[in-house]
Amino acid sequence: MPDQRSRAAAEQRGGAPAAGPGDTAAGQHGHTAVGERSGAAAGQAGRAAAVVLAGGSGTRVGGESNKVYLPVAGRIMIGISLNTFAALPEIGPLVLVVRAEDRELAGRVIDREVDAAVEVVTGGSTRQESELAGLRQLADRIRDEHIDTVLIHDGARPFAGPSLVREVLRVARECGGAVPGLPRDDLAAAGPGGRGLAGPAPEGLVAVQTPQGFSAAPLLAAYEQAAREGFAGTDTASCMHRFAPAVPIRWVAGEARNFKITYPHDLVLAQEVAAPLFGDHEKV
Ligand SMILES: C[C@](O)(CO)[C@H](O)COP(=O)(O)O
Repeated sequence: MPDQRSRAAAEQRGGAPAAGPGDTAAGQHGHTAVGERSGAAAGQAGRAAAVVLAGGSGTRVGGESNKVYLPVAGRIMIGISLNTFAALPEIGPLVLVVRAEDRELAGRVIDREVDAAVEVVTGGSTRQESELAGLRQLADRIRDEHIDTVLIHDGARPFAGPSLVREVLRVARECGGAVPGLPRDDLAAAGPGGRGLAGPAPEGLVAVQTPQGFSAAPLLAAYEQAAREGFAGTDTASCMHRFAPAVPIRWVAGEARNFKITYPHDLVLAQEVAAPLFGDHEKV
């Protein structure tokens, strides 16, 4: 249940006040995060927003429910992802996009595990629609320029480091768009059953990651136009390429630990990465 603390935290973060009785558009959950926010650069504090996506079914990992609510070393995956942004004073509003049926569960996880106010909105049936829902939640604050940059992140990438997030934000502010990527130099194959072995991966092949960061106003405009034209991209950059080609996008060095948890073996690796970070397994 939203309380005065989460309302104050949202205002402090440059966000909408926490939903009170009768507020229905976006749920607000979470805690204050006062102590960690004093180091923000003057004039930039909280002017960036983060949208974390958890609107898919997330069942390829093998569970019955959405993978982002699975425990990872005693924490819940989506809680870890949200706390990455909650810990950074540069990030103001923090939006989580969920499926309608996950709203209650998401609220419980946030109340229990996330150190900041989170605005929870319901997504759509595609990544594109969920990104748009997150951006629309921020639209007023983008239009009045309280938010200058938005980072969009996969909820299933819980291990993005603070330096990566900061670098994406810095480059997005500098040139308009920033996308993390890791060069791939392992062998590549095409075709079912390993037929059509292609040998070394083509030069320049990059594994794309998130968070992807963009100038807020052109980003919102691109997503609104994409919605009018029925476009569905694979990531934020694909939509920007198509509908905001004048906005330059620069690569940022991705991180090996920032892998996406998609299949059962990713979950095993995630437990190994998270165990030393969170120590015991008491929380869940
Ligand atoms: C954007 C992305 O993380 C790039 O690797 C990836 O495509 C997201 O996939 P999802 O299936 O939309 O989560």
